[in-house]
Amino acid sequence: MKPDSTPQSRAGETKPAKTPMLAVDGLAKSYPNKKGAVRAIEQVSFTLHEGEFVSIVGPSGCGKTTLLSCIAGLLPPTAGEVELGGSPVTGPPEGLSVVFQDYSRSLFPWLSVESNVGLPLKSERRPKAEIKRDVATMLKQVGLDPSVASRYPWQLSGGMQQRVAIARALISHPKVLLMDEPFASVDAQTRTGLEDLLLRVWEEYNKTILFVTHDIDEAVYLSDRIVVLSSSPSSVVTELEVPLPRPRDQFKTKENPDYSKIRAEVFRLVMKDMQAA
Ligand SMILES: Nc1ncnc2c1ncn2[C@@H]1O[C@H](COP(=O)(O)OP(=O)(O)OP(=O)(O)O)[C@@H](O)[C@H]1O
Repeated sequence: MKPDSTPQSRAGETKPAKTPMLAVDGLAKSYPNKKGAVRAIEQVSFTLHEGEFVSIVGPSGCGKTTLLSCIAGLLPPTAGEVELGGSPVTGPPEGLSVVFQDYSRSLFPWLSVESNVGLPLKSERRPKAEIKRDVATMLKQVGLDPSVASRYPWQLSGGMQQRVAIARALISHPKVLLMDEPFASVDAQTRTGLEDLLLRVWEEYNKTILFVTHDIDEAVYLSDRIVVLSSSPSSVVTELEVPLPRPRDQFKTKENPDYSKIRAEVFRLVMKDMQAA
């Protein structure tokens, strides 16, 4: 992947070229069934640049999870290509971590929090003392008390389990984080705390994040850009920039009149497509 051509700002000065990090090109996926095939997604193309936070929204059942699974190399696409840092994705790639909505898919219930978070480093055969140290640092980063290390996932609240899942996703320092509705199963108050935690680690570690959500408010609050998908078989309806100032703040950002305008526009696009389907 070559850097995009260097854009000119309105004032005429030259901005640095953006480096493509994740490129999705003409992705399609059909599932075989008795009648032939269910077309889940078709012709989905978009690019994430280094350090961007991009959300995907779309009508229920439009193929968001299918898309993310293909991007993560967990599901072979029927057509199209995914490139991570310039290399084609043909299976689960290094440099990419996934956080699911369902913590039981991210965390092993029979392993302690410390073992769960340290697992990616163990598979790299790193020394035990180093793993212990890195796990402790990462737990602190996601706002968990060190005493949590010896506990098991099922002994923690949903919000704490998602913090553990985020710690585990970050510990191997992936270039890209894919998140499939990670906060959909927690209560509203926990959710806002997790959103702010995610924004903090995204900024601190300069990650590139692709975030799938049903929640338009959440997408607008978090993202630099929103990719709106059509109903299944989904394609990209449009991509909307979210030029709200950062750092974001649950009160100030949501009181900004531009927040309401962008939110209404995304809602209109999703509803329009649902009515047309
Ligand atoms: N394993 C499968 N076999 C057959 N069809 C499938 C399979 N997985 C998904 N589908 C179909 O593909 C389409 C997209 O499903 P997918 O779960 O990717 O959408 P989604 O947008 O993530 O859904 P939701 O809004 O419920 O989270 C749906 O029509 C679904 O029924």
